[in-house]
Amino acid sequence: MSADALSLAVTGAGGRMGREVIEAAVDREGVAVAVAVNRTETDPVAGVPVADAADLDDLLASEAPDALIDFTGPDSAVAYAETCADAGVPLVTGTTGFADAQIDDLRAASEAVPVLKASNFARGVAALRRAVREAAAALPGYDVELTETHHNAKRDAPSGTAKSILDDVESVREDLDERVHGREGDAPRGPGEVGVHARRAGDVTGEHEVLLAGNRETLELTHRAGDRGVFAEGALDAADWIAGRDPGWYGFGDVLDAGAE
Ligand SMILES: NC(=O)C1=CN([C@@H]2O[C@H](COP(=O)(O)OP(=O)(O)OC[C@H]3O[C@@H](n4cnc5c(N)ncnc54)[C@H](OP(=O)(O)O)[C@@H]3O)[C@@H](O)[C@H]2O)C=CC1
Ligand SMILES: O=C(O)C1=N[C@H](C(=O)O)C[C@H](O)C1
Repeated sequence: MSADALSLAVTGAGGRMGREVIEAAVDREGVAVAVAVNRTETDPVAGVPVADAADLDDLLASEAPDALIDFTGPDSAVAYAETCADAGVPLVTGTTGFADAQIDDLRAASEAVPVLKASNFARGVAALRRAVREAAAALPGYDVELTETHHNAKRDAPSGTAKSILDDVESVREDLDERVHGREGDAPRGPGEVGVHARRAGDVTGEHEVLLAGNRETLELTHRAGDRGVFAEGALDAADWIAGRDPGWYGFGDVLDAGAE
């Protein structure tokens, strides 16, 4: 590994995404995982030893990685953001399910270090979101419903990606201002509704479908993630992009825009 390799810290190293990120980093030329931590004791991942998350502050001080990648839970992500801010380490977080006050905490950390938060690191989802904005704006008055499907161990619902897509729809369709989570009983559709449906089943990696319907026609826009490697690769691209940046609040779109220049 060369002296100017991208040096990473990874939290949640024992989780589904933490493992995926470490495996992708080990496979990628010019990237080294200097720090990997998990809350509970964890065997090495892809040959990378996993330390106790309680030691993260000491490890960031001694290893000074270029960026930390976090896929954990909202409480830990906020705590790790504060640790990054204290240590001067840029943060990339893909964690979802934050409360508004926790987003404020992440934004506070971004005053000290660069923080990049993305609900989905798949490039196809970035394209889906652009397509949804365009379609929703081009089809005024059409009904919009969103369905997301994930594995049976996912905690937050609806998914972070679903919420981002709903923000996108509402940004171009001011008439749609009521998110209705499932329907039951006597529940006719109101004019301002966007129906939101969260399915949890088996080992589905992640699917998002937006249905637009009106004027005797329907349009369906769907993204399906084939495996978690697609998210891990995007997170590594984000870490590469954020290293050495000024403090601030960034999104995955900034990474993709830079690639398009
Ligand atoms: N932005 C994106 O592209 C993607 C985002 N995600 C998001 O990433 C997050 C993690 O997903 P996934 O890897 O599937 O989840 P897992 O449950 O497989 O892993 C979660 C990891 O976070 C750790 N963790 C959870 N809570 C805490 C806590 N309070 N303190 C310290 N560590 C904690 C767990 O540690 P322990 O092992 O000790 O429990 C575990 O290592 C979710 O929010 C998910 O929605 C997922 C995929 C893609
Ligand atoms: O928990 C997951 O698995 C995923 N979470 C993200 C989300 O909540 O949108 C992204 C992806 O869909 C997988």
